[in-house]
Amino acid sequence: MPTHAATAATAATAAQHPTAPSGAHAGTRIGAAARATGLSKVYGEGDTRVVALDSVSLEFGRGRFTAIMGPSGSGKSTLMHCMAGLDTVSEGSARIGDTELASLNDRQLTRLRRDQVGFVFQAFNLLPTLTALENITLPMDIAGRKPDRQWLDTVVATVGLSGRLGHRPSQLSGGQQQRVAVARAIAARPEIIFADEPTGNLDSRSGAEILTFLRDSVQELGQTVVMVTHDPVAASYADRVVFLADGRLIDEVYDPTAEAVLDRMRQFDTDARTS
Ligand SMILES: Nc1ncnc2c1ncn2[C@@H]1O[C@H](COP(=O)(O)OP(=O)(O)OP(=O)(O)O)[C@@H](O)[C@H]1O
Repeated sequence: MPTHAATAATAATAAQHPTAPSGAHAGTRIGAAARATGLSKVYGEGDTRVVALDSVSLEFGRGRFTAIMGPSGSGKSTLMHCMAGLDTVSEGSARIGDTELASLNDRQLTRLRRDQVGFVFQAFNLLPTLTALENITLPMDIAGRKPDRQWLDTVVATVGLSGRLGHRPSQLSGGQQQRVAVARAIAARPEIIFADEPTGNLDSRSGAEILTFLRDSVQELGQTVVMVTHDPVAASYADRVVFLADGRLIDEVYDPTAEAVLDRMRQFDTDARTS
């Protein structure tokens, strides 16, 4: 099985070179923002047993933009949920910074998700009765933290929302609503942002804007972003693309172009059909 032979080698390489190679970005920080080691996730048992993740080891470099790709059911969302502390792991380890998620109780996990993790989902998940600004600062308000005004101004300017802060979600386009969601994720300065198909509900122009903002947040603000996507064009905004198949890490591409990602996906299809 050539695919799985490649898996072990690739996983080892990925673990050893979390931030390699690529040019230096202005905001690049050293080390891993999150790390999976021998991470397995099994759902159900007996006839309904599904191995969603099968001993995945990889690092998400700090100040980097990583895309996770793979066919439907390959384990992308499961990996993201385990790494974000939204789901438990069956075996192995998931860390945010130096924190082993399995070592935390429910309260500690809730606090870690609130303080260290930002989320951007396909559905924008904004509160309709709040203004854009109130939505952006809501997580900090809940945490009892005072937003850093200067940082907030920087984030709002980066995502191009300066003229829209008093608007409610219903008064904003889909692209603008997703910008609010991105600003909300960045504003709290989390250790890592997980974005699950953030452009799935957007037209291609609004999608390109969101991807540009995510990339700017990495390059200019030093943010760490991990994004699940099916779209090779979306993946090309990342510094690195990792590919999952059958719950395993099978390959990765640094400094991807959409063509290179598409080629790789075609190759996996061919391998799967001929193996
Ligand atoms: N809560 C669950 N209970 C049982 N099986 C699950 C659960 N969540 C995911 N799975 C299974 O785990 C496997 C991986 O699912 P996952 O959602 O991570 O894949 P994915 O790559 O994100 O797929 P998609 O691209 O379609 O969203 C699939 O076989 C799925 O059916």
